[in-house]
Amino acid sequence: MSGHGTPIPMTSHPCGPLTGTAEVPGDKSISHRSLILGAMAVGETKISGLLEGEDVLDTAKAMRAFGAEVTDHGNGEWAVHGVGVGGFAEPDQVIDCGNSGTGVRLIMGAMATCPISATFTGDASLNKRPMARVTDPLALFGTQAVGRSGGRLPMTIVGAAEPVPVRYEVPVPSAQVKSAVLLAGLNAPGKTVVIEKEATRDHSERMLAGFGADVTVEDTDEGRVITLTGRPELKPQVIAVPRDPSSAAFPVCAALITPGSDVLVPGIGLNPTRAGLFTTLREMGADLTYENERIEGGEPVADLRARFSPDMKGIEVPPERAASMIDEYPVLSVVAANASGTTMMGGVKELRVKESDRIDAMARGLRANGVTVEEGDDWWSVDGLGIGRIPGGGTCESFLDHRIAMSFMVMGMGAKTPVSVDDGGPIATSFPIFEPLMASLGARVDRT
Ligand SMILES: O=C(O)C1=C[C@@H](OP(=O)(O)O)[C@@H](O)[C@H](O)C1
Ligand SMILES: C=C(OP(=O)(O)O)C(=O)O
Repeated sequence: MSGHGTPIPMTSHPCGPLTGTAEVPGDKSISHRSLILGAMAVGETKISGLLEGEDVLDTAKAMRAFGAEVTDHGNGEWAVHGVGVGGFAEPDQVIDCGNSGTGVRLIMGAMATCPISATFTGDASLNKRPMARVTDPLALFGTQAVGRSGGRLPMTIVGAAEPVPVRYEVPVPSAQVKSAVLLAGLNAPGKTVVIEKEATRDHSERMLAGFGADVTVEDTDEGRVITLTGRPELKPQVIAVPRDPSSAAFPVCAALITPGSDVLVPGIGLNPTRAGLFTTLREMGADLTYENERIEGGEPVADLRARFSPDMKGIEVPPERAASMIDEYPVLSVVAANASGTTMMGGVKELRVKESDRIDAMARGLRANGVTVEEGDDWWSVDGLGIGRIPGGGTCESFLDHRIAMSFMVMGMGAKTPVSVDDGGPIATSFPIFEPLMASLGARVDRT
């Protein structure tokens, strides 16, 4: 959906203290999975706190097209009446996943072992992203895929009529690839095994177990070995989606760099496979505390309290932490520019195949606002100028990427002069209340 509209230029002005409570929306990864697994269960799954951003709404629409009944009861309360594993109907329209890599890749996996075909497309950003990383392992089940050159969307997937279970070692650190294979494995008789060398977010494993699938996870010398027994009857669930740590990153980082700030971000999912940014910020010297730590719906949750942190220092971010903070590097680079010394971020090649090439997009915008950035194929570094010392005054391209747009809006809050983006429209894919929420804390973000 994003990328089809008129660009929405935005400007973020240097501002005074950010204070108050930031109730960020539900977790995007868990929201997609709630709808997809709900559609594959028998009976009605009830979801509260669903992220109502464009990416997830596109997945809801897709689940309807595959035959599930998806009802919006208002206020983040949704119900999904599922058709059972293997029960997807053939859609009679092209499935448009908008801007969402997670949506398209997980849905391709979920339908890949059903005897149906479906054609997928997306916006100008999604149609550039690599899909072979998903269609290669799906071919092992007997699934066929025909897309544009380079394995790009639009693409038609012909589901395997007689799927066989697979054993697959994921060659890139990607929860989307892992999850696509597991979802396909649901309708393959026998045991599907997925091996990942580096742990990536494990929401699929946790939620599959919650829905009653037989799934085991073992840490071995080979890596994490996930074994799923196919053809279960998934039981409908009652799911309370925790708030998204990747969205929390924006008010948290804005508070750290804005003098006098003290912001509470309640109820944030702190699954260790997602919390790498907060560990990194604390290592840099951020005044960031976890309050009221608890378990909700099987996921660790806490209230985050972020206070202005004038003495943060650049660090070398351990490459092995990359998967646990992969979506947070853009906003981390903004904090790094407000720290003293250099921040080195390595092992981050995956950033080049997100909604944009995120190293390139951030490097351009940081440089346009007076920050020095160096980059290589799978690393980049940012030279910190110290708090309040970013000149600002530049206009950054967001390249249809919500995280790039929001990161530059955060940068403007702590810069000497305003920072603009050419298009803040994509923010609605993951954080539709970003502008009113940041305004309620005291930020000044205008549509220009
Ligand atoms: O599985 C998921 O929900 C996601 C996995 C990550 O992508 P990759 O699996 O491509 O790393 C992440 O960047 C994306 O925002 C959400
Ligand atoms: C990479 C992201 O999403 P997706 O891959 O689902 O488009 C993101 O939200 O930062």
